[in-house]
Amino acid sequence: MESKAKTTTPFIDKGLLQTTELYKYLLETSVYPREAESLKELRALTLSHPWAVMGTAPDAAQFMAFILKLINAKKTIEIGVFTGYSLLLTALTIPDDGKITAIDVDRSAYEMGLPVIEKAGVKHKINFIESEALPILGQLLMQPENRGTFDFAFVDADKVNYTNYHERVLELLRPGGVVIYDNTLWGGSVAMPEHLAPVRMLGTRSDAIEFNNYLAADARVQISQVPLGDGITMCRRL
Ligand SMILES: C[S@@+](CC[C@H](N)C(=O)[O-])C[C@H]1O[C@@H](n2cnc3c(N)ncnc32)[C@H](O)[C@@H]1O
Ligand SMILES: O=c1cc(-c2ccc(O)cc2)oc2c(O)c(O)ccc12
Repeated sequence: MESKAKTTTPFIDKGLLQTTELYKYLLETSVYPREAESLKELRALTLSHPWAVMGTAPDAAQFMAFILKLINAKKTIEIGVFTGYSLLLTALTIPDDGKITAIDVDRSAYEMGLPVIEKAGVKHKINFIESEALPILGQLLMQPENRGTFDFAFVDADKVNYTNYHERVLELLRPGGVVIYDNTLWGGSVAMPEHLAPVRMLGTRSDAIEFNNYLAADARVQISQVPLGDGITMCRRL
């Protein structure tokens, strides 16, 4: 049924972001002028990290802040912190008594951005946990007071585990709560024939394709895949 619809529905190409210039325009017109100074500072600092490319794209992050405000998010969880761009953005956006459980296996990258987070006066909202994410999610779920209580989650870690994260995060979210997944278009490779996709992208490409299909079939959530940054997918728990 699903695949029949895919092959028989006429395709009208209305894609907009077709050039680097257009992306630059979007960033320079609507994102950078509204980006907090502390976020600019963190982004600049991260450029000296060998994995700087992993930082969340500022346009996707700006959209995330929009959603955080829209749903009045107060209790959130982040899987994949790196130097803390999305973490700082969340901390700046939620109320002063809001709380973020932030998980990453790499404390050193978090510590690189920490002085900026401290200077911004939002560290008190953050509980950073240096760990693999799956066992921590398991521990959180063992405490009944956590189930169905989180307003928001951001998942931006090992793509191979996104399905595992989704199953656990859904149990942590309240009905109406939102989880956003980063990199769901993985540099556009999800829509490339396998033989044309760069070899280094193939592993995560298949993880992303599998995950996108999984979300599309998940009746527990409302979804929207948005072509900002590297592609983000928003899911609202029904
Ligand atoms: C793409 S980066 C996160 C970027 C971050 N959201 C930002 O705004 O800069 C991915 C992070 O996930 C972490 N990571 C990878 N596998 C993980 C796992 N199994 N559990 C927890 N963290 C993991 C990495 O250490 C890395 O810092
Ligand atoms: O180039 C990357 C790599 C990752 C990545 C690889 C392996 C992991 O266990 C976690 C993350 O993530 C990225 C990312 O989130 C991004 O926005 C751009 C590039 C990369």
